[in-house]
Amino acid sequence: MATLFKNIKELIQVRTEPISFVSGKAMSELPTIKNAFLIVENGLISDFGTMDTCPDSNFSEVVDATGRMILPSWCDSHTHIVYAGNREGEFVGRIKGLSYEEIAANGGGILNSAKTLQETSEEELYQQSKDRLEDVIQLGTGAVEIKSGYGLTVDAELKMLRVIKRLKENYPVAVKATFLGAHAVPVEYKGNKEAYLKLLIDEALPKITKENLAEYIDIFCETGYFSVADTELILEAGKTYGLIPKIHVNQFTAIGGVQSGVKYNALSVDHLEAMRDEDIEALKGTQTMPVALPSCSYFLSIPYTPARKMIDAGLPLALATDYNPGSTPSGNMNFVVSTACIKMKMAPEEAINAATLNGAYAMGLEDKVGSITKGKQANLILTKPINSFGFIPYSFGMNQIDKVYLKGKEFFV
Ligand SMILES: N=CN[C@@H](CCC(=O)O)C(=O)O
Ligand SMILES: [Zn+2]
Repeated sequence: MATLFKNIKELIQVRTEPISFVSGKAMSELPTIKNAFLIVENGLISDFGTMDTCPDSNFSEVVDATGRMILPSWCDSHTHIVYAGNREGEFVGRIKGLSYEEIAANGGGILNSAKTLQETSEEELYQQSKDRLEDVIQLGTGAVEIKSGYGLTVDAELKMLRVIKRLKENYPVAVKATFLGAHAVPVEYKGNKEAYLKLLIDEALPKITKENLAEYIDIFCETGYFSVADTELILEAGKTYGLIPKIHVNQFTAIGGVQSGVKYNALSVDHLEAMRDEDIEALKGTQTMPVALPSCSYFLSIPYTPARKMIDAGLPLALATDYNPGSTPSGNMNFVVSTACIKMKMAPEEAINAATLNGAYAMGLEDKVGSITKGKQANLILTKPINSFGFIPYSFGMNQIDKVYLKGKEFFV
């Protein structure tokens, strides 16, 4: 049961030796093989090389990729794909002059999505979420992290996490689940944030771990949401249940959450639109992956994560969508890669590394996906005929994907 992809114009992100992530100058190196072949066996990459060394065996399927390129599927390490309804009304409100913060302060924002989700059945939530997952797979995503955080009650948070589990069971895409109960303080706990945090720690966490519903724990560390002390309380509690931290931090203000992430050995710190020099310093030499979410900056018209400054300081960087109903109603990693190049001045090589290898690391999947490496899952993007990989970000808003493969099989809806 082997599939041969032959005559590949360029095989992109080839890592013969396994590598966890790339940082600093190494982010601008994107190893490729021109005029290549790739063999997939039992859903895994088993061999690759130049066409003159292509084995002459019997293959169950042969795909002729003449003129087209193959790269590993996008690794989207930060999403909120499981949500109910939409917030189109708030979008129009912002067009007419309201700010994201003003909308949230008036009961909109995360609380608006939480109300809708609480009133939506688990089955209906699954149906809405699976459509989004299918959409993003067709846009080239082959691994995705999904957060809870629009439930804001123990039952509704569990409902979200069960939907994530069901998606993971029903789709060949790699899925990681994150508990983000501390996304906002629910209306019923207004002025009593401590009691809500206690509910998450004493009631939600034991249930989540008993049902094995999450691997990561997250919190929105931000002025007006949760403080650095709240963050450390939640991360500490998560740690006792074996949950690894991934934090929403420095989206609007820098209040020291990056340092807490480093202190608690967070796998990633995400958003980082407001970065001080000391935040960049804190991340140097750590195992914590900074994650930028350029579609969020685009949609909210807020600053972009200072990628150039961070990479030039030697840091790694991952790129993700942040797909959610409020700040980023889009799960298109192709747009993310383009926007990173256009607005954050990342070179195509850097953006592709950030959206594949480094994204895989940011969800603990670096030994399974994110590069063309023997033994990794054959989650692949086969492009349309293009002349160079830089054409993918260059042709922003367009779709250069011909087919997507998950575990070596073409994905159809
Ligand atoms: N910033 C916090 N949470 C989400 C957006 C939440 C919302 O507006 O629904 C984010 O990552 O952008
Ligand atoms: Zn987010």
